Amino acid sequence: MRKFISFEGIDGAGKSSHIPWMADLLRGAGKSVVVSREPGGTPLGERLRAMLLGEPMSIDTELLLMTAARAEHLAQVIQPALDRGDIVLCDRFHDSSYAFQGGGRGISLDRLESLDKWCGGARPDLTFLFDVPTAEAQRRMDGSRDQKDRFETEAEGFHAAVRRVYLERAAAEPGRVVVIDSTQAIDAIRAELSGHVQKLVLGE
Ligand SMILES: Nc1ncnc2c1ncn2[C@@H]1O[C@H](COP(=O)(O)OP(=O)(O)O)[C@@H](O)[C@H]1O
Ligand SMILES: Cc1cn([C@H]2C[C@H](O)[C@@H](COP(=O)(O)OP(=O)(O)O)O2)c(=O)[nH]c1=O
Repeated sequence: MRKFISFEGIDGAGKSSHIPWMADLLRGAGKSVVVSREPGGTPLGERLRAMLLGEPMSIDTELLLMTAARAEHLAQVIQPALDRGDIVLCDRFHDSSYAFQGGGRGISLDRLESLDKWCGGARPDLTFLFDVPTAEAQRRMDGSRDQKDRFETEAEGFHAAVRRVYLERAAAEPGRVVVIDSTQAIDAIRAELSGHVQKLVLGE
């Protein structure tokens, strides 16, 4: 049974509303579920999140703070929850660093991998990648955000590079990453997610 599940995608892909929905689905099946997010998920991590989304900083500082928030999140929330036997639904995890700091910012794979190892190389058992073209994500953000953060205001080329890395990672790890066509209507996406949950989370 897959217990550590992450949700990924470019900004505006439409992943967020599916997370509380999936938590309800799993709780309805009698499971204990912890819902969390990155950057964030702990009091310190939420303070780091506010800095990361709001304050200008060098790209190395950005990666180091994302990693620091992840180390704290793993130690305080994710590992204890998995040790208790809970299911963890995490809004973004390590793939976000490869996609945003690697693809978007251009940080080398070597550097990303060494920091990843520093965090113990923790890996979700299952990742849902919500994929949409950047123009559609932009339209969705324009329609839903009063204020855009430091990542959401990046140029189209940044988001295109982030999307490219996500899709490369999904192609390299098909057993872990399930790509969801997020241009579909929300109900159709949920029907698809529900099938994956029955098979991969409740059925294994
Ligand atoms: N499948 C969909 N079709 C149309 N609009 C969607 C879809 N999924 C989400 N949206 C809308 O797009 C906007 C951004 O969605 P959100 O879940 O906040 O994206 P993300 O968390 O991936 O950045 C919201 O207004 C949301 O209602
Ligand atoms: C976890 C993580 C997030 N991010 C970025 C991606 C998002 O733009 C931002 C916050 O993610 P998110 O919670 O999806 O933003 P929102 O609530 O506005 O939908 O942090 C990274 O750049 N690297 C990372 O490792």
